[in-house]
Amino acid sequence: MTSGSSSVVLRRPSVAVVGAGAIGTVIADAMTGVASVTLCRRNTNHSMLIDRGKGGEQVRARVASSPKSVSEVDWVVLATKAQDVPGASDWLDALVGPNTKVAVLQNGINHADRVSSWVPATRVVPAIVYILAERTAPDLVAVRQIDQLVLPHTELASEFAALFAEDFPARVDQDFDTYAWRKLVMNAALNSVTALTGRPVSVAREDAGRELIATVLTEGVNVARARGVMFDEDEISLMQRKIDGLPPSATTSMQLDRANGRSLEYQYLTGAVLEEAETAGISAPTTKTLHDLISTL
Ligand SMILES: NC(=O)C1=CN([C@@H]2O[C@H](COP(=O)(O)OP(=O)(O)OC[C@H]3O[C@@H](n4cnc5c(N)ncnc54)[C@H](OP(=O)(O)O)[C@@H]3O)[C@@H](O)[C@H]2O)C=CC1
Ligand SMILES: CC(C)(CO)C(=O)C(=O)O
Repeated sequence: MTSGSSSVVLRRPSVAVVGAGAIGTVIADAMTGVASVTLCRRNTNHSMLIDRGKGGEQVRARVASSPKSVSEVDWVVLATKAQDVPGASDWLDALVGPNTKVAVLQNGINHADRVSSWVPATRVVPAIVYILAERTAPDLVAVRQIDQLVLPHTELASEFAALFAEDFPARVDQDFDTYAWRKLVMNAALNSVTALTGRPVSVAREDAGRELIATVLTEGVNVARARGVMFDEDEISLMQRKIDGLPPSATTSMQLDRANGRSLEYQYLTGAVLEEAETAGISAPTTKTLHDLISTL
């Protein structure tokens, strides 16, 4: 910011979104009204399209395809899959300076641990993403539902939320940990079953799929409670209603990764539940079976 005697010029915050996939593309586009946004992708094509139901439109952010072409920014938004963070280290090395803050938009819990080589936890904002989006072609992302981006109730998270246009549903919540665990348990169940069966969300509407998912949800909720998460008594019904609210044709991110031969995020979903179960000294046998099966894919 520079100030003169009669005018104040505000610099737009600089934001680099690392990972030009489904979530990264939606988020980069949603921040361009307020911030100066660069979408960082490893693919060298500079055209990235977003389809909000009316056909592909060019994403409004600048697109960069080499870490050599970027420098330190105010905010990094990390939107790769969790297991791809080490692979994105050249981007993070180039973008993170002594004052850079990092928002981690990924499924799972313990987001700050994933970027601890670059920033202390005090400069990290974890985000729980309730957005349904899908990369339908290498340069095209289709947006199906933008529900909300839930952030912890901190000053830094409020600063991050302010980078979005007013009508974008990014909000802080006192119960962030409950939201994070709810999404973790749902993803551990739904992403695993869709990835293993190769079926979209409709698999959760059928008796066998529904029962399997209910078992994994129950195990996950037990683990969460054993770890001190304050779920309400009817938490499992709430999770089931949320899954029922997804369009039957919707895919999950892990199902798409399996279909496209990419690495799977399972260590951060079923793996995270199992790690927490071990710490709590309880078992989650069906979660373990799904986890072991996925590890063989
Ligand atoms: N999709 C969804 O509806 C939802 C996803 N999530 C979560 O959001 C996170 C992001 O998922 P999603 O957007 O679906 O994933 P995508 O696979 O669509 O996007 C991830 C992007 O990261 C890029 N990437 C991977 N490694 C690197 C690297 N080394 N350098 C640069 N870019 C890299 C990939 O590049 P490339 O294109 O070259 O492969 C890809 O574009 C995950 O944690 C997921 O679980 C949460 C809620 C909903
Ligand atoms: C909620 C769901 C299942 C779809 O957005 C998701 O988080 C994912 O695909 O990873």
